[in-house]
Amino acid sequence: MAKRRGARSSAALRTPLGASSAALVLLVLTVAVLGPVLWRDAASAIDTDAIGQSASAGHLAGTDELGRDILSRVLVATRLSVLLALIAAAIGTVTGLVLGMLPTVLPRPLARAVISAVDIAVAFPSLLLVLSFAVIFGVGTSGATLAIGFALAPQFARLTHTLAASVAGRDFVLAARVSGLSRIRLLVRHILPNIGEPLVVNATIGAGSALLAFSGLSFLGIGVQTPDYDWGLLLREGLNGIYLNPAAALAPGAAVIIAGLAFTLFGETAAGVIGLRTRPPRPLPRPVRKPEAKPGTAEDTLLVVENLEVAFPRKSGWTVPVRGVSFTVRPGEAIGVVGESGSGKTLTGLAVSRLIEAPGSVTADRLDFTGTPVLTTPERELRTLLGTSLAMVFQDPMTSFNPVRRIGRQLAEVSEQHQGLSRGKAFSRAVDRLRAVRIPAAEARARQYPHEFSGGMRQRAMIGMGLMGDPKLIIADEPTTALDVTVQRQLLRLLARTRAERETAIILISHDIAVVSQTCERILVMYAGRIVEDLPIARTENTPRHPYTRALLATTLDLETDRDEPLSVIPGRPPEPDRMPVGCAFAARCPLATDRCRAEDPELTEVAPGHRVACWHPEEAPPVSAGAVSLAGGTK
Ligand SMILES: Nc1ncnc2c1ncn2[C@@H]1O[C@H](COP(=O)(O)OP(=O)(O)OP(=O)(O)O)[C@@H](O)[C@H]1O
Repeated sequence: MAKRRGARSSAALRTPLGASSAALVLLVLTVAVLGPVLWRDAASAIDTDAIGQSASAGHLAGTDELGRDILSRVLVATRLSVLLALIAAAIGTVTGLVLGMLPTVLPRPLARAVISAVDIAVAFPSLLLVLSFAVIFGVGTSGATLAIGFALAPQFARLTHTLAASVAGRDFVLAARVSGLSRIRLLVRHILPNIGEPLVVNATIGAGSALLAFSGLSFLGIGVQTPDYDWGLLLREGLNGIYLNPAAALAPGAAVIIAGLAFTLFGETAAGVIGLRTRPPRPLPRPVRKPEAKPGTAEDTLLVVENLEVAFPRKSGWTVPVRGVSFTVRPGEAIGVVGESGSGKTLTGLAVSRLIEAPGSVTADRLDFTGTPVLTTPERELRTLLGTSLAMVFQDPMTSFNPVRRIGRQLAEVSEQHQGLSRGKAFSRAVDRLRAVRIPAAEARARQYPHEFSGGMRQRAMIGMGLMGDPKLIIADEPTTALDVTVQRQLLRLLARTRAERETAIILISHDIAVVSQTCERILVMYAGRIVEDLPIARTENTPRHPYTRALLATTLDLETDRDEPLSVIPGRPPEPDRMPVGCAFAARCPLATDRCRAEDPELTEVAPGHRVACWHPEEAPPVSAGAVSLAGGTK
């Protein structure tokens, strides 16, 4: 990644824009450093014989009312002008960073207040903001520096918040949250390092704006005060005699433009290199509904989910992609959740781990994990429970780990946090767990970054991360989708072995019913946000009853499938969550649908011990077509 970025940087610097902005920044910084050393004497030498002269060979930009060389003064003023701009940009950056990060760590109402305040400040014209702050902080260099710094802060805060919010939803942050990391640690270890680059780029652009704003304030007489001088002050002095000597105003004016352009273009070039949009999108609206939950009691079940709903606000109301899902998981049980894309599988897994973020809303009559009500337990308490007892493995092995931290350290973090292990001991445990998930040369691998791992190894390392605690449940969301078939099998075997050795329950989410049937004892079939069939597959007498389950099976390819026959597909598409039909959601695609199906939604009812189906015609389901995989494990 570093190599690719290096190549992109050198390519960017070879473009006319990149080369000229880098050359300009270098020039401005060199003059800022050397200017006062080389030209201070000439800039301060009063010559009463040369008062108010226009440009000549001896004085290229003429002289001022004391006969001092204006060009020398412009060159000397570079240091103060650039320095003040950089200080103001630093104040703006730090203040903006703090304001932008606050919503990530504050409780929701306070976070909303901060976001609203930042939004209002961003909407306020920045020049007016500078002038208002200048009035508050007073005339002079320090007042102007603070004024410009604070006026820059809202833009920076907005960018920081937007970037942090975009990273906060990534898999590795979700995994770190499940592992129980506190919000502050999440911020410092996982979010900030991943948004650092765009922030630095924006700070560079901010320096250019600060320079222009400073010159403006000094020009108006509320910035730098004599005997000090910056470009703005020189511009103001030069403007007084512009008809006699235009160069006196042009020289500082040109300096402001060149330096302002230098910083802004350099920032834009850097933004191009890392692919940053300098105009951030507006942040998402905040949640509008609170979840309700009833407390549950500990039983011989590990997870109890009753009437789970996940909803998101839309302009026209709420859309409910998960509707009344109920199931239980016993200790050590392996459950598969299958269904077409958009059926609500992932949201169900995220809701169980309390990872649905605002504005999403999760409600349930009961959602208990190891007897603890997930929705009502305070976050701090739940964090420890989930951090040690629940592990998540996500679909995309590329995004499962923080790209800027070594694998071993990411694993070790869990034990440092929850088991109070020292850095060294936690790292040894991480190496041990990597070994347990069959990572070769685990010690050396633990010191590597995620991009140095193959996809399959990353997924195994993710399971290893889950094993740092004592997981009672692993939720694996499409863990094999991005892997080739051989690696897929290895991973499924690893999950099965982990389960056998540690009695860990597994929820395996997949769109592939064949994958699930190899690993699980029970399958939950989801359609349009509901469970339509809960099918124990360990017992061969239980054949699928719901037409949707049977249709899913009929679309599964295996070695025995006749390749000359057209591939079986389920006609039509599932309904959108916000356009749910009356009656059974599958009716429009179901060969058995009757008027009753189109009018009434069937309940999930038990048709055999442990076998539940939500269908009005469960007995009439047609036989599975040729080529399907039997749920007992083999091929038909
Ligand atoms: N943050 C969100 N806001 C609004 N709707 C959402 C949000 N997240 C998911 N959805 C919707 O909820 C539905 C279910 O999503 P979910 O990701 O659970 O499906 P899935 O069954 O896991 O699908 P896939 O196999 O494609 O991952 C989808 O229609 C999706 O568009």
